[in-house]
Amino acid sequence: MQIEALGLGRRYGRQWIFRELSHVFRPGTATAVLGPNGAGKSTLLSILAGQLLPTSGEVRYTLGGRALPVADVPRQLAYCAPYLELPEDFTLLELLAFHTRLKPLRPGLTAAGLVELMYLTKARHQPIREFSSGMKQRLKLGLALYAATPLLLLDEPTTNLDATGTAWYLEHVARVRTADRLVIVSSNVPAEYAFCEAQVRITDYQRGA
Ligand SMILES: Nc1ncnc2c1ncn2[C@@H]1O[C@H](COP(=O)(O)OP(=O)(O)OP(=O)(O)O)[C@@H](O)[C@H]1O
Repeated sequence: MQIEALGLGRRYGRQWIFRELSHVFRPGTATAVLGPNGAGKSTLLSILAGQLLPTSGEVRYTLGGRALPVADVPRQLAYCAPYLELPEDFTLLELLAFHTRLKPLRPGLTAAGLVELMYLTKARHQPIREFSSGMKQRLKLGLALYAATPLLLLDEPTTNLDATGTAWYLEHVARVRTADRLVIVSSNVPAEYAFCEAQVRITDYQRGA
């Protein structure tokens, strides 16, 4: 998947969050979207995900050499973000059965295999509401990382993770990269985006905004 951002701007009321943001997110690369709290990282990710309209500019998607309409982006997307909720009444295995019908896992990986990769085997019959915040984050990450999608968006991926959890994230984000999968990480924590080859600094698009 390739995404071209062309002169993107987003305004809330009279306030421009960023303006004239242009960048080509190339297939196979990992790009860090950087900026302090409130800079507009999540806003940019929502626009790239096709979930929020820009106030100005446009986003073009290409998959397998063909233009992809924005309406088809959700199917190609795995998204992990602090504001995306998990269905708390499901047990882990129920959630996986439901989720993987919509977002199949990478070929060869079963739900039971993913549970093991996430170190959540003991919790497989437990409702999600009983999970700790770190367990929930590992689950959200596991679902996104191991979905068979050419676009992976990770908003502040180490939220609620301890040092072991962060090491787990770094190991697995490296494992799931492929030649055409596009990875975009929004962050202001160097440890979670050090592997990214490219960077977009939102503050570069705020002068005069
Ligand atoms: N629905 C909304 N209505 C009005 N303002 C909004 C809305 N969503 C976001 N904003 C504002 O847009 C700005 C950017 O928010 P955003 O969440 O994109 O920043 P961020 O860089 O992801 O922040 P953080 O690092 O704190 O998560 C903030 O000033 C926020 O208050």
